Amino acid sequence: MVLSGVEVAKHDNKESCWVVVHGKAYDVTEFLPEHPGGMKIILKYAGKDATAEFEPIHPPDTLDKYLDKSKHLGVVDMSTVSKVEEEEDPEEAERQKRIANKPLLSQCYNLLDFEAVAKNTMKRGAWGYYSSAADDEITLRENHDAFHRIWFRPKILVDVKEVDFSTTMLGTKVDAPFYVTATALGKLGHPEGEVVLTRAARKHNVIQMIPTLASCSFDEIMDAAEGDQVQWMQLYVNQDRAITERIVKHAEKRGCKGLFITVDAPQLGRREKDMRSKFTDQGSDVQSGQETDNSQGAARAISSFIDPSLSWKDIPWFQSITKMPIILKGVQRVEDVLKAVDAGVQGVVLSNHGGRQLEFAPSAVEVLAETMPVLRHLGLDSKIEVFVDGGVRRATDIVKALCLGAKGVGIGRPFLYAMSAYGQDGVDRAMALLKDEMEMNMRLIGCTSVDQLNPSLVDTRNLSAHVTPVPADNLSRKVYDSLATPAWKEP
Ligand SMILES: Cc1cc2c(cc1C)[n+](S(=O)(=O)[O-])c1c(=O)[nH]c(=O)nc-1n2C[C@H](O)[C@H](O)[C@H](O)COP(=O)(O)O
Repeated sequence: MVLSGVEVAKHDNKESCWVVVHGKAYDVTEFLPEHPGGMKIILKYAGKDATAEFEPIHPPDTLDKYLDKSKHLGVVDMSTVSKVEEEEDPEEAERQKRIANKPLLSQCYNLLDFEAVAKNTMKRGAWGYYSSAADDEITLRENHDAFHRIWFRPKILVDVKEVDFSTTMLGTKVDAPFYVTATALGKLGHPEGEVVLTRAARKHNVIQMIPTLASCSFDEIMDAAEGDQVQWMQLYVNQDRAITERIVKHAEKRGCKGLFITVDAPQLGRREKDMRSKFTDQGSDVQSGQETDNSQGAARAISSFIDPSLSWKDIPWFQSITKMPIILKGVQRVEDVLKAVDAGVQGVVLSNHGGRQLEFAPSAVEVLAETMPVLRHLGLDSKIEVFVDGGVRRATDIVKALCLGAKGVGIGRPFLYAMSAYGQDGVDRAMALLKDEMEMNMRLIGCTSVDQLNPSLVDTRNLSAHVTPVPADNLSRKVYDSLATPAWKEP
């Protein structure tokens, strides 16, 4: 029996709340107080078609996975369903003009070009979510700036005719020492979402890390891989460990070759650009029925399941439920790298989550420079693979990280921006540009393979000098007379 929109429209309140998603009706009345994004955002679509709002934030199998079958009401005659009248976005017409006039893809010459185009063409909420970082975004900027405090010490007169920058990561041979790191909500940037990154990763034979909070379902992303394409799984640990166990075992069964447990987000950071967006124009908080702070944005809407009690004592449990290599993503000090070695995990990602978590967390490359000499001194550098991510925008950043001992480098926003601005072709070009830069930089530093990259090729003396310019001496500058009167008088 096909439901009519008139019938659905009668259930438009807290007492009886039905929504339509992908042409089917669902009774979400009992779910309302549990929705991570609060009640109000669902009530806005009560009795109506919620697909457009639902799609970018939730994997397609969300309702099948998390809503009891008894609440699945069946197919709806969509011709009779009322649409939510979205308020006219005054700047949408301007945005469409900017999209129509955006630069040709061939005019993008580096990763930051994609950022510039994405900033001009993405919807405000999507740009806000991707570009956002914590508090004043100082760590976000430090991630990129830190690389600029490292200088090369290149070798000359080396035969660099043949350069090969391929490498292995967790035993997988890859064509370049970078991977697509986990970034949530791919459909905010592109209607196809994370599978766009999957296809580009396959074309360039680099690894994709699948985010827990992807817009696409996990299986969609795995299914988009081809042949022996390798993918890793990024895990936010759920307070309900049974859900986590199910996700981990399924990932292993599907062939994931690495479990990256995110350890720097017991609570998601305060990302103010995201908070200003109107993703979750929401009502009461799912936990207590209180008014959720409206300024929580998408991050809050999707992350209340994350377990803040996660600790070192959980590592043996993970080792008991999977044979996948376990890597801790978001390690930020050498003492924890040593603990990770003791815990018997196979790797760490030195990372501050792209500056989206703790403000004034150090850049990954600075922690790397501190960590590797300690591991080498203790003879532990072959015991664990050390990756870094955050602020990587040039191949010189990648080469510096590898000189300091990183096994590989994760890249987040640049590939999101390339996807958002130019789709699959954008990500493809971004990866190709990085590979071109890699080849050139390897040649110019005097190396023909990544195993030749070593600390003697970089000068890090200034890396830990977080110099803040002395405040300008404004007053004396004002009165300073640069045309000094000569001591003697002209004859
Ligand atoms: C840009 C971005 C990063 C996210 C990200 C979403 C976006 C839009 N999300 S988040 O919503 O929860 O913060 C994740 C995530 O799902 N899980 C995770 O481990 N890291 C997440 N990260 C961090 C990411 O994995 C890298 O650490 C970070 O992107 C590296 O910095 P760059 O963006 O400068 O390359």
